[in-house]
Amino acid sequence: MSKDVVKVDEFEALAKKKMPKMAFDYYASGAEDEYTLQQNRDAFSRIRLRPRILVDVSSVNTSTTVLGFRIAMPIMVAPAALHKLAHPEGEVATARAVSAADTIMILSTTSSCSMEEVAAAAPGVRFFQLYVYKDRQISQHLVRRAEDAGFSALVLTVDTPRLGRREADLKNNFTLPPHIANPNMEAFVKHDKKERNGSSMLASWADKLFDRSLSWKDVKWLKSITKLPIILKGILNGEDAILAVQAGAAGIMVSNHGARQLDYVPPTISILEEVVKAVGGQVPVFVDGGIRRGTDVFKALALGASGVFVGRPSVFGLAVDGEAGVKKMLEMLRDELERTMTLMGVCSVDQISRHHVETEHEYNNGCNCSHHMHSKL
Ligand SMILES: Cc1cc2nc3c(=O)[nH]c(=O)nc-3n(C[C@H](O)[C@H](O)[C@H](O)COP(=O)(O)O)c2cc1C
Ligand SMILES: CC(C)CC(=O)C(=O)O
Repeated sequence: MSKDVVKVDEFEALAKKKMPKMAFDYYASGAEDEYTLQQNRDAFSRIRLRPRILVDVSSVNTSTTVLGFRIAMPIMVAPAALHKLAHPEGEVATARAVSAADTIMILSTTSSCSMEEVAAAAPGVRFFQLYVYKDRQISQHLVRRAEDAGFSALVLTVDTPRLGRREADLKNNFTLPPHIANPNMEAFVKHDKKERNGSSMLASWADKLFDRSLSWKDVKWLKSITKLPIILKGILNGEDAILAVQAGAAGIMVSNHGARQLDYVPPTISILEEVVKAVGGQVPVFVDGGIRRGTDVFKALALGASGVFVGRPSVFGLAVDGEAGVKKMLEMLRDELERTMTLMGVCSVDQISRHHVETEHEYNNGCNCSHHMHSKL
């Protein structure tokens, strides 16, 4: 149970005790050497905070607006496949918890509850994450269903022409338990164990279905078939961010897919500012990867993010205590953010600025940038 949990990170160890090894490893692991997985966390610890004092912080408000939707905090839930591996209620339980926390959930194409079930689970704003399939009619059909089910935006994942090499899944011979399915795709996906070619079941599934030819012109195609705003998830540099804006993206998610795709890409927090500068305020920039603390959220916002997403904490919270676990995880992050803001001397999310953080380069070398006054002794 999550009653005694005092920080988000603890959910992982508790989930490990509760979950079958194959499922836990699928959630927890990253690609290859897991260099980026470690860096996603470490990079946050290299950023320091610069609090301001004697600010009246008797009233601190964590609420914000994302794509026009008012939510209680700039902390949202990233898409993760197959929540039923964590808990029998799957994404329905997650959706209820996210609704209670008054924030936004992105539902994965590869969810284990159908999008209609999730839409009916609880009120609230939800986005739908899209993998584009070789058969475009399948994708078009998914988009229609997402629109009809009341999803408010599409999140196009652009870092997965095929799956990264997750060696834990290979060792475990990852296979979907027979009682878990992917109902968004029911008509199209056959879980055929014979077709695995030595990879995990999910890798061969992605090989078979995902469209590796996906390119910028397809963002235009997606825009032509829907009126929903489109966020591009998986952007890792300023050049691609500029192209994303030119292609008509309504938002950008700086993401390395929780270090599950290409190993040795930079930790997301270290490139957020490059992307924010390239975008120049034309569209909101979001970030995910390794966010486990209210201070991490604060740092991301100080470096220009309009909001953050958490992946593993949601599924680990769900594994430990179902809906209550996810709710507790989100509450802890919100409380930590509020406390951080209070101790930093800011009363609202829009007061969080670049002056409030310093990077390793800045505190080691001093800097002559306009946002810091310090000199190096
Ligand atoms: C178990 C698991 C499944 C995931 N499934 C998807 C998915 O279906 N679609 C997607 O775009 N990203 C997926 N992701 C990536 C997350 O959306 C997110 O980018 C990542 O988990 C953020 O890093 P964090 O786990 O350190 O918070 C998945 C991540 C995990 C851990
Ligand atoms: C089924 C997979 C494509 C889901 C995914 O994106 C992941 O495991 O990271």
